[in-house]
Amino acid sequence: MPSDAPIIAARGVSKMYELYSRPQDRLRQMLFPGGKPLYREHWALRDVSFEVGPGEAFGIIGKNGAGKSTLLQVLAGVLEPTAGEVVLPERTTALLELGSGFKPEFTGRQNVYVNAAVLGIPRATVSERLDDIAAFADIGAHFDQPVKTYSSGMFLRLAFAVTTSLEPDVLIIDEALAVGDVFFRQKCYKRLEGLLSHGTVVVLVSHAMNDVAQFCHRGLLLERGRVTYLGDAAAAVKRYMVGDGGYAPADLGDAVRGLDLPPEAQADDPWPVPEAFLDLSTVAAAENDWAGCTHVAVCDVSGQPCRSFEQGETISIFCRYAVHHDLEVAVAGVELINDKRVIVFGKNSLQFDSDHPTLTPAGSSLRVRFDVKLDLAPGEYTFNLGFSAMSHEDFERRASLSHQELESRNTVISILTRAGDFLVTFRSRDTTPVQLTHHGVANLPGQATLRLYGGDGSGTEEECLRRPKG
Ligand SMILES: Nc1ncnc2c1ncn2[C@@H]1O[C@H](COP(=O)(O)OP(=O)(O)OP(=O)(O)O)[C@@H](O)[C@H]1O
Repeated sequence: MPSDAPIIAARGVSKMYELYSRPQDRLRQMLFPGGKPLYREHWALRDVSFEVGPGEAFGIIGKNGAGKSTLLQVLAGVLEPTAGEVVLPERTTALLELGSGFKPEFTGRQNVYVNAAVLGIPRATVSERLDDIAAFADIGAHFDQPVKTYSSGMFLRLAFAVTTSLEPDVLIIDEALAVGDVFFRQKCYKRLEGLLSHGTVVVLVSHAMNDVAQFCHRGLLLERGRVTYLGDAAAAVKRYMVGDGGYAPADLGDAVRGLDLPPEAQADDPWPVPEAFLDLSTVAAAENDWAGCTHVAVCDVSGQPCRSFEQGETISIFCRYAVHHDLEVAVAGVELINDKRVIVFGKNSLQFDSDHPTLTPAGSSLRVRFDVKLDLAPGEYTFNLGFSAMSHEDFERRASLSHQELESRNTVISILTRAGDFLVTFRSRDTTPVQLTHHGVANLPGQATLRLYGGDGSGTEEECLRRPKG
């Protein structure tokens, strides 16, 4: 099979549920199938098509009731679509309901063999991999106890270890990883990366948006059963967030009309030369109709176009938004992402404690400048830009609101995913105290204290106790 041939192909998949207002109507419909429909049609999926290639991590996201579980069940072969078809390889496994394939009376070890047999994996192959499975699950003596005694975390560990050790062609994961603790989740994602590199397709449904944006290559956004976005996973996540939030602009009437804003043509703040602005035509923008990003430029602190910075230098990102709707307080944010798709820094104008205009009328334009000291590991970075709005009242009491409250009162208006890129290089000019300022993704404030004492060098008794044994 050529490497770019799709492994999964969903073509025009639709799923209709028959909703009956009375249980007896369902029975009557079964008895007289040709009669007048006694049900209301409810389309959980409408004309969903996509393809996934080998080694691809594919995220499916959407709000509650969007159709994610229905789509996964169709992919896993548990549900028959009303229309359309799904083509999948035989060795497809699904972690839909954790450990649902497990026999409660059997031990973990016995269940490994049962699971493998269901997948058609020879007993000898399982025996070879048993140590690996037990080591990954890391549930100690519980491996030889009946699984009915397991906690949900142990179920997940064993189910994940079995499923991934058997190297399926397609692995479908539905929220399963949400159960695990952070160390186990890291371990799981590492193992999934390994499977991807061998060509396994991973389909992931999760409400953990950071996981989808970081782990998945592409994402599919479902809204009321229909595909509203199919493409870059981070862009799918951003699109999902737009329009979300509790801020609905009030009628600001005379308050905004009475504003006397200086014309943009007479702006006296530093603004880059026209050549500095990036081509945004290919940038994935998710925006509602309240405002739109029109300009983005990457510059050095003097406002000159620049894409390469030495570690520790400051980047200046300029952007401009055209406001189409009367808004109260506009909030702008930036995120820097490394080549591993990790957000290494993200901060909005509230967190920067910037001065915010209290009213943002339709027809105005908002210029934003972010200055960020690049205390980052050398490498390539991209950045996302976001714009949201909140009420003046919430803005005034922002310090007394919890992070969740603040987030839920802020409506996302515009997100540009990978709006631009830049490079962080090793320092060549100021190399004190040493050339590389730090290891790891970010430089954190801190200090190291070294003190030397006389003695035999064997350490105090207390220190010895703290040393790892063996
Ligand atoms: N067995 C069923 N009978 C009738 N309607 C159903 C059935 N299962 C799901 N639905 C409906 O189909 C739609 C899609 O449901 P689904 O569970 O696939 O959504 P979801 O995106 O997975 O939601 P969540 O994030 O809440 O799990 C919803 O409107 C739901 O009420």
